[in-house]
Amino acid sequence: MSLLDVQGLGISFGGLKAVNDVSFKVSPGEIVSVIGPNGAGKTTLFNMISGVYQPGRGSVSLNGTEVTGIAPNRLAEMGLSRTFQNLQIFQELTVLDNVLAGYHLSERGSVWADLLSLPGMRRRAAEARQGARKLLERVRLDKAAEQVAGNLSYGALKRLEIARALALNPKILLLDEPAAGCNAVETEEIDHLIAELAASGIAILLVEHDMKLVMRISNHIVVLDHGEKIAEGDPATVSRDPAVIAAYLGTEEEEPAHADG
Ligand SMILES: Nc1ncnc2c1ncn2[C@@H]1O[C@H](COP(=O)(O)OP(=O)(O)OP(=O)(O)O)[C@@H](O)[C@H]1O
Repeated sequence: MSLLDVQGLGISFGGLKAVNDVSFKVSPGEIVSVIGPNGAGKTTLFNMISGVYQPGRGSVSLNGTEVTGIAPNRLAEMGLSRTFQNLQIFQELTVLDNVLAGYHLSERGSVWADLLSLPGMRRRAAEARQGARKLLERVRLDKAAEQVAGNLSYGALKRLEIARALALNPKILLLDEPAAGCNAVETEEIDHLIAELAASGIAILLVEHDMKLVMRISNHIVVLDHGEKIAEGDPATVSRDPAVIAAYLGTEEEEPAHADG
């Protein structure tokens, strides 16, 4: 059984079918990328899968349970976490506290309330701090734990955003342009991190404009154009697909790189 099963998903804004009848599946440990020219519907699709938008049509199932339109914090508790294109980092908090904020997204109160209340709560807060430090090790930010997040490089902030999304121990992670704005070295760090997360069994659903990154790390690629799925398959198949090449040639964007080139 697939971990994520998207069936016939669609939504319209006014008369515009932003996403129309899109279906695909993601298995544990698999890296699936959604690509397509600007305005193809990638972010809208992500927003429907992660509960930010209520789909107009179709269904989303997580581990066999239908979760269509369920609120993002509830989905996070059920094992689906996401990052956003625009960083959702608290710049003035420390790196560690930003990850702790991820633990408390789905709970009432805050870590500060926990620290000041009952012993059981205090123990829970201590466990959360320990967990947060482990996550920072995983994204190679453990040495920066006590730094103010605003002082981090852009690539480090992107990894911090991923650490935050990992706080609730997701089974599937949706990454919206994790390498956007990153230089070549930072992109490579993100590349390694995504591969490591997938190797640990987490399913990855990725929207990314960096075609070299997509072609390098994806097991499966879903291509959207004008809201429709026009192709899907492994990187080599997709990069040779005439419909995909035509969709990219019609735009200013980088063409899909050939997976074997
Ligand atoms: N909230 C909204 N209201 C109206 N139209 C919207 C809304 N969100 C997206 N759209 C439209 O839906 C279409 C798909 O947009 P979307 O942002 O999902 O594309 P995208 O593939 O993520 O593009 P990009 O690569 O530029 O991020 C576009 O025509 C966009 O203008």
